[in-house]
Amino acid sequence: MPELGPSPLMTGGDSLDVAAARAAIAAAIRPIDGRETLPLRQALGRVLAEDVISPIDVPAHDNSAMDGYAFAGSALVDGAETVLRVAATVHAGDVPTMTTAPGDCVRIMTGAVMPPGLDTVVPQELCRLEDGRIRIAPGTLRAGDNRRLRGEDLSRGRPAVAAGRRLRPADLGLIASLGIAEVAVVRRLRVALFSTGNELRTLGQPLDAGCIYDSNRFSLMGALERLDVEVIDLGLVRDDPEALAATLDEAIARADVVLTSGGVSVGDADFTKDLLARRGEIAFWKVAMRPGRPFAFGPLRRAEQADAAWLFALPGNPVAALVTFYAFVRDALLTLGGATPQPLPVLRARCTTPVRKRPGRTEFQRGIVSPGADGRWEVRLTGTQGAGVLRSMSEANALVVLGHAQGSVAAGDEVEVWLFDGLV
Ligand SMILES: Nc1nc2c(c(=O)[nH]1)N[C@H]1C(S)=C(S)[C@@H](COP(=O)(O)OP(=O)(O)OC[C@H]3O[C@@H](n4cnc5c(N)ncnc54)[C@H](O)[C@@H]3O)O[C@H]1N2
Ligand code: MOO
Ligand SMILES: [Mg+2]
Repeated sequence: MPELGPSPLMTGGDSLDVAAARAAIAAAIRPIDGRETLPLRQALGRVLAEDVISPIDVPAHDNSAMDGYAFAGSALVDGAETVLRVAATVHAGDVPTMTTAPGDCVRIMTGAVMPPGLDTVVPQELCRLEDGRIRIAPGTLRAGDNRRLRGEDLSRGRPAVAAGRRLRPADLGLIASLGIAEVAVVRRLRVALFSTGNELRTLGQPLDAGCIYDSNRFSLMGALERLDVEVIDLGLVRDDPEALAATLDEAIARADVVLTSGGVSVGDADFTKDLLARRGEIAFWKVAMRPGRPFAFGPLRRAEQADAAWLFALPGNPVAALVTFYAFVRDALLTLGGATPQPLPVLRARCTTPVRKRPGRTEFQRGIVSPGADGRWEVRLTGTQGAGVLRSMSEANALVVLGHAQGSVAAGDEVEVWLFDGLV
């Protein structure tokens, strides 16, 4: 069973700050074991389990970057026109073996291998062709121009893509350029997800009086799918200890991570935490943040297994659930899944909306970042910022993060912004 280290368990009125909560999670978790080999075509978004080492030089030959004429750069004369006779032609895919006499050049296409002894290419639009000769005006180019060198992209034996990389389109292309058809990736992290609450109804059900539709499962499922994890959707669970216990036990048995929303606060029907406490060393935190104050994290014992499933229990309020996901869960899932940490990009922007805030907690407001009239980043808040106002999150392209010690923000003040990237 993994140790949580010095217990961040909060029992009294104390709150943990956001940085301490993130640090406690990071200190507790380790990447999962297990890998699989996949055809390159199926590896987009997956985490590379070992470095890809280049078995070849890329490109394999010096070659032309332009359609034009190849020649020896030593033929260029300072301050004078260079005149060369076109002696042969090389297409991409040819293997030129010809030797070229001084004063000769070779018609060459982009990507064609440079003929022996030639190191410079003049693009056809920078010279004049007359009677089988080209004329290059003085000062047009220098020796070595428009030639791509063997191994300039990657040399043999060099790491091309490092383990821990979530493979992006350019990575797939780079690996393909090495002739590698399969890659070893970390197996997908399995995340079990359920929502709790008697008031919740699922899509397709009538909305009974006093009820709301379960939105958290959809936003969280989307957030999980962006991280390329395997989602085990355990649906809706009523605030009933037996139903919760059964779902929790199924989640623990099947998943590496259990992600819940609702029932972690202090209401009479907030049972989840007692059940959790009996199954692991769960820390119930009051995090000094808004939204997202109640949050639970820790290892859940698995019957007859040495390892544990990690629990992340998010608050029920829909914005709080997503904000705590991005503040704590996202980076943790990437780490558990073997990926090199990839926090949301942070930038500073001028806030055009005044914000009232008291020091002593971190606030995650939702905003829209865009370039201002002077070209510098600006951010404006997306209207009402209540923890249940999901529209504020849906319209946003960033979180405005007002730090623990920060007070109110006046219009025009600079603030920290976490930009939503392709994984949000
Ligand atoms: N006396 C106190 N009351 C509350 C505190 C507190 O510290 N003292 N904290 C408040 C904060 S902050 C939050 S956030 C909520 C968190 O409560 P729970 O995690 O126990 O969640 P619930 O009580 O089950 O639900 C809260 C709220 O969110 C709605 N909800 C829940 N699940 C979903 C879902 N899947 N889809 C859409 N909406 C959902 C639920 O109906 C409630 O309105 O506690 C505060 N109270
Ligand atoms: O987490 Mo609660 O949503 O701060 O209101
Ligand atoms: Mg509650």
